[in-house]
Amino acid sequence: MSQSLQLLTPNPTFSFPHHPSPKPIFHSYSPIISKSNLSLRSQHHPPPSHSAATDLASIEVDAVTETELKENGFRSTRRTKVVCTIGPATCGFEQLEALAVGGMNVARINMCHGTREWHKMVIERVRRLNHEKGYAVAVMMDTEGSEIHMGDLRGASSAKAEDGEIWTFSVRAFDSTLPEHTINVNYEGFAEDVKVGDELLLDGGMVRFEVIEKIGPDVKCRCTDPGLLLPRANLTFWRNGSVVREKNSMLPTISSKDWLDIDFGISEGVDFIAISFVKTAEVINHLRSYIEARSPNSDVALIAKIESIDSVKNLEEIIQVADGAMVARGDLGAQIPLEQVPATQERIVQLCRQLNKPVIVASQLLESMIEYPTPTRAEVADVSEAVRQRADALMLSGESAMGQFPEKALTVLRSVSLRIERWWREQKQYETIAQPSIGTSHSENISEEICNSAAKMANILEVDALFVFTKTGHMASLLSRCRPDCPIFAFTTTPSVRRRLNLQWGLIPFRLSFSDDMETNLNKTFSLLKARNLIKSGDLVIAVSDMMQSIQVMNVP
Ligand SMILES: Nc1ncnc2c1ncn2[C@@H]1O[C@H](COP(=O)(O)OP(=O)(O)O)[C@@H](O)[C@H]1O
Ligand SMILES: C=C(OP(=O)(O)O)C(=O)O
Ligand SMILES: [K+]
Ligand SMILES: [Mg+2]
Repeated sequence: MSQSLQLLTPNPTFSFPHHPSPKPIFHSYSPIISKSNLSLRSQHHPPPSHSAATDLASIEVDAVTETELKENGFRSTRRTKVVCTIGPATCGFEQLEALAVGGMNVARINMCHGTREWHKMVIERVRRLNHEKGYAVAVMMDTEGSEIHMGDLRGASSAKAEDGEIWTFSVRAFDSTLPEHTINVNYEGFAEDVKVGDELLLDGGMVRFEVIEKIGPDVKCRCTDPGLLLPRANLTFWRNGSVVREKNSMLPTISSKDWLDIDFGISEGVDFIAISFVKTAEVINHLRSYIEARSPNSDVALIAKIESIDSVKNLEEIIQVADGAMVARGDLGAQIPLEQVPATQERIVQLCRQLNKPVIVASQLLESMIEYPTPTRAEVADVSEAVRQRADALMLSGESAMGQFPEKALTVLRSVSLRIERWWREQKQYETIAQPSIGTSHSENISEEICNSAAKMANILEVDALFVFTKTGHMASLLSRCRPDCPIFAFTTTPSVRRRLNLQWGLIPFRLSFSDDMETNLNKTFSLLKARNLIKSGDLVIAVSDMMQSIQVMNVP
């Protein structure tokens, strides 16, 4: 038995095309909702017309989600997603599988490090894992970007800079061995541009030096804040309390190496490209046109990394055109005063939510776990705050790429997220902040209102799950944006959409072939999910879809 609110449209079977193409516009609003076709009605579902057994293979959900749902029920599934950077500590097939088992939603490869062959191998392993074990782990490629950074350490994994030591930063080309206390800089004009008295910040300020002397291509510096230097760490220089950025702003956001990496990413079919050091919306538009021209059928989402002063200044226009954003606090903390990072994070998270773009909070979440098996209390508080802000996803960097405890770090993110999410539900802290309307056509506005209402009803009626049948993922993200109290089962026909939805808050993406007929879809879904013990008779569900603009409330038969 179900109750449904149907908003009948002139074309009830349209589906949303993929962003950013324009959505169909309905010319008149008034005939869409009238007294006669805005109805709350009860209906009796016929028994499922086909045997569940024959269709069992046609619903795809990963083993971890399945176990989580069976063991703990809908309420306790994790809503906050996790991105893990893959590196030497986690690139083996078993290690990747352990991360997937631990709840990794997206595997990130950072093009700053490793060779293309290495990245190709990682992508293939993730794909194999998905294929063989039913996961939907998405792959994110993160560009190097053309900011200034130090060279590698000729094989050494790190070097320690002690207080007061004199180090040489040089643009010279050295052969295989670097002289002691010497660091290569990738930017030709470096020796000319720095001045005696400038402060050099490495790795987002983790290690600091003061420039004391310039000798041709060599710059002698004294270490003022000791620490561990990591290969290819980023480098900024500061003068009179602010970052010197004229030079950086002349470098292209996407370097020639980045373009080759992007070609590589497209041909490997990565799900997300994260663009480092975005400064303007234009660079995202440019990249999008490039990808569309080069590979019209590719389904790759563009994530703008907010990590420079310019990106903070142009935040809204950048997020408008991107498919998502990353609060890349590592570099951000080297470009704006550290004490401004928390407020900037909160602003980015809120803005992304308003504009319906997934947002990732990244860098140093559990930094101490690179070396130690337990996090600091302060790190746990930082993770909690990101979860409390309802960011879509948290990201591990060094903790999973080269740390000693990648799986433990993932466990901490998972348990802290679950705890904060539960606390927040127990407090009945529903998200009451009304989100602004973002639709640009009647049909978009209707979809938005349907999702807002469905989420609100789900909270008030305390339903067990929201179901959304979506071809492009758009309706699923509109529901996720409401941050409802129950999980959202997102059914989609395309594997790439399923992987993409894996980055978004509260969505449990399933792959399922379905038709434009909601009645049939619901019956099929219920019988498939019941056969796998993922739902049971009596569970209360609200279903929406982007084929038919309706809200249906029903108990699972
Ligand atoms: N593909 C890789 N190969 C080797 N080391 C890597 C790789 N990816 C990441 N790392 C290591 O993990 C650290 C943290 O990763 P990440 O935060 O992505 O990079 P970065 O520190 O350059 O911003 C890096 O500094 C590097 O030491
Ligand atoms: C995520 C970041 O970028 P990357 O690790 O590529 O420097 C960051 O700077 O925080
Ligand atoms: K990068
Ligand atoms: Mg960065």
